[in-house]
Amino acid sequence: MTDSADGAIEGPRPVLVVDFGAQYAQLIARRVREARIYSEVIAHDATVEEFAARNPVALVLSGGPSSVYADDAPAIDPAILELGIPVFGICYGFQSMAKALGGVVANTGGREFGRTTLTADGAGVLHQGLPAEQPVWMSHNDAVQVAPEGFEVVGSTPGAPVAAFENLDRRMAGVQYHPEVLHSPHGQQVLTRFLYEIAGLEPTWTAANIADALVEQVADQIGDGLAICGLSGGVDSAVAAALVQRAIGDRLTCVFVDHGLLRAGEREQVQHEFVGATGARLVTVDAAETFLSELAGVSDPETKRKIIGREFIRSFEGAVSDVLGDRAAAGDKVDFLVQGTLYPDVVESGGGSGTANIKSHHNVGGLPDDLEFTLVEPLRLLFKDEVRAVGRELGLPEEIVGRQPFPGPGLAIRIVGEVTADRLALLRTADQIAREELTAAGLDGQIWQCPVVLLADVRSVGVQGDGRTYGHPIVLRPVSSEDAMTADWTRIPYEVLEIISTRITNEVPDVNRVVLDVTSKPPGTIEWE
Ligand SMILES: Nc1ncnc2c1ncn2[C@@H]1O[C@H](COP(=O)(O)OP(=O)(O)OP(=O)(O)O)[C@@H](O)[C@H]1O
Ligand SMILES: O=c1[nH]c(=O)c2[nH+]cn([C@@H]3O[C@H](COP(=O)(O)O)[C@@H](O)[C@H]3O)c2[nH]1
Ligand SMILES: NC(=O)CC[C@H](N)C(=O)O
Ligand SMILES: [Mg+2]
Repeated sequence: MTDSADGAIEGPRPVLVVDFGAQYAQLIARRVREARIYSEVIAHDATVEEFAARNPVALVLSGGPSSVYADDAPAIDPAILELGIPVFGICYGFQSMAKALGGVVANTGGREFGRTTLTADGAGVLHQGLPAEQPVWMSHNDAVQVAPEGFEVVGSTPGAPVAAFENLDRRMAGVQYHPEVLHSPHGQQVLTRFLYEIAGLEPTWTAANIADALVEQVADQIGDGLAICGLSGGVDSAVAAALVQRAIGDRLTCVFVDHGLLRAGEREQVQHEFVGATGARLVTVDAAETFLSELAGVSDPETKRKIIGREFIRSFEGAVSDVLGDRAAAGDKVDFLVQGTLYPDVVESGGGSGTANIKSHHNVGGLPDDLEFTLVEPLRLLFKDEVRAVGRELGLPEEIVGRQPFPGPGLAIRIVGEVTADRLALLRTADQIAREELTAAGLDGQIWQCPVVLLADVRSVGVQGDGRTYGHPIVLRPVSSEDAMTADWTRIPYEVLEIISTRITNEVPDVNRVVLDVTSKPPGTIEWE
C-alpha cells in the first residue's frame, strides 16, 4: 500500500488501475482486490517516474468518456507500455492500448450500450472455460477495427468485431466490454484469468495478511512514540485502534469525544463494548458545551463541518495531559493521532486525483491547518467491507464490525439549520424511535444506515388533538450500499414506516410530519449535509 498524500503507508506492490476519467475506476480496483491482489487507482497523466515509483505488478487501463483520436484525448505515456509490466485494457483503455501499439480504432456506427452477446469460441486464454456465447455489458461508440500486430483477437460482438485481444508473450490483453460490472456475469472470471493466467500473479491479498501488513506499517511509522486514537464506537476506529494496539501495545490510548451530537446510548456503548472487547485504555472528553457554543448561529453545512473538524482536534489536544498523567513531567509527548479514515472519506473530501470536494469529512477535509499531531491512518485506502474483514480477522466481536456507520459530526449534519440543544434532544428521540422499530422489524442487516434528519428550517401545518400545529418534518433516509460510494434507498415495508411515523409524530414534540427520502446516491448523498 502506498499513499501519495503523506507517504506514510507503504506495502504490497499494487496492480495500478489507470483512471481515464472512468465511472468505474475504483470499482475495478475493488474487483482486483476481490481476486485477492492488492490494487490502487492512479491518474492517467502520472509520469513514467510516478508509475515506476509505485512499483506496480500490472496495469489495468480504465474506460473513459473521450474518443482516442480526439485532439485532447487522455493517453498514458507510451513508454509506460514498454516497461515490461502486464497490461489489461478495458473499453477506452482497450482502445487506447490498441492505438498506442499500432492497431486501428474508429467510429463505424456500431455503438453498443447495455447488454450484448460476446462470442469467444475457445481461442486464447481470457475466456477459456467460459461459454462460447456470454452476455456482457457494453458502453461504447468507438471500436477497435484492427488489433495491433502480435495480438490475437479472442472475442467479438455484433458492434465490435475486435471485442477482446491478447498477446501472451507481452502479457497484455484487453476487452471492449466492462468485466467489472455485475451485469457482465463472467466478468470477474475474465479479469481474474488476466491476473492469474496472463500476468502470472499470485492471489495473496487476504484479510489476514492485510492485517499483518498494516500492523507492521503502523509499528514502523510510530516507532517508540506514543499515540492516541479517536474512538467513536464505529467500525473504522475500532479496527484502526485494534491494529495500532497490536503494533504498539499500551503506548496507545483511545480518546472518545462526547461532543453532545451523539445518538441516545452511544457514550455508554463505547465505554462498555470496545473496552470490554480489547481491554484498551480509554479517556473520555466532555466537550458538548464547547461544540454547541462554537456551532451557535451556524447553518451552512461546510462551515459546520470545519468547526467540528477543528473542535475534534482541540478535544484530542485537551486529552493529552490526561493521557500522559505523570509521564508529562518526564518529558513524554503524544506525537501521533490515529483515525479510522477510509477511502470514501478521502475521495468525498476532494482528496482523490482531480476529484471534486463533495463534503469535507471532519477527519480529512475538516481538519484545521495547525494540526500538530502526525496522522496514522492505516485504513485510508480501503473500503468498509474490506475494513470489516480486517476487523473480523483481528477478532473484534460482530456487534462492533457489523455496526451501521454513523458520521463523526453526528446529529449536527442531520439538523438542516442551526444546531441547538433543544433540536438535538428532539432529533435524538426521533432517531431512537426509528432505530428501535427498524431493529424490531429485523431490517438492520438489509440497511446500510438510516439517517434520521430534522428539517429545522422548514415548518408545515398539521392538526393534532383538533388544534393547529406548525411543526417540523422528520426525514427518514434508509439506504442500501456496498461501500457508501453509491447507494439506493431501501424499500422498507409500509407497515414498518407506518409504525415509525405514528410513533414519531405522537412522541416527539414539535414534529407533525414524517417523510421518506426516495433518492439514490447519486444524485443525492447519504447524509443531508
Ligand atoms: N466521537 C468521537 N470521538 C473520537 N473520535 C471520533 C469520534 N467520532 C469520529 N471519530 C474519529 O473520526 C473517524 C472517522 O469517523 P467515522 O464515523 O467515519 O468512522 P467510525 O465512527 O470509526 O466508523 P463508522 O463509519 O462505522 O461510524 C473515526 O474513525 C474516529 O477516528
Ligand atoms: O466520519 C464521518 N465524517 C463525516 O464528516 C462524514 N460525512 C458523511 N459520513 C458518512 O460517510 C458515508 C457517505 O456519506 P455521504 O453520502 O453523505 O457523503 C455515510 O456513511 C455517512 O454517514 C461521514 N463520516
Ligand atoms: N466506456 C468507455 O470507456 C467508452 C470509450 C469511448 N469513449 C467510446 O465511446 O467508445
Ligand atoms: Mg462513525
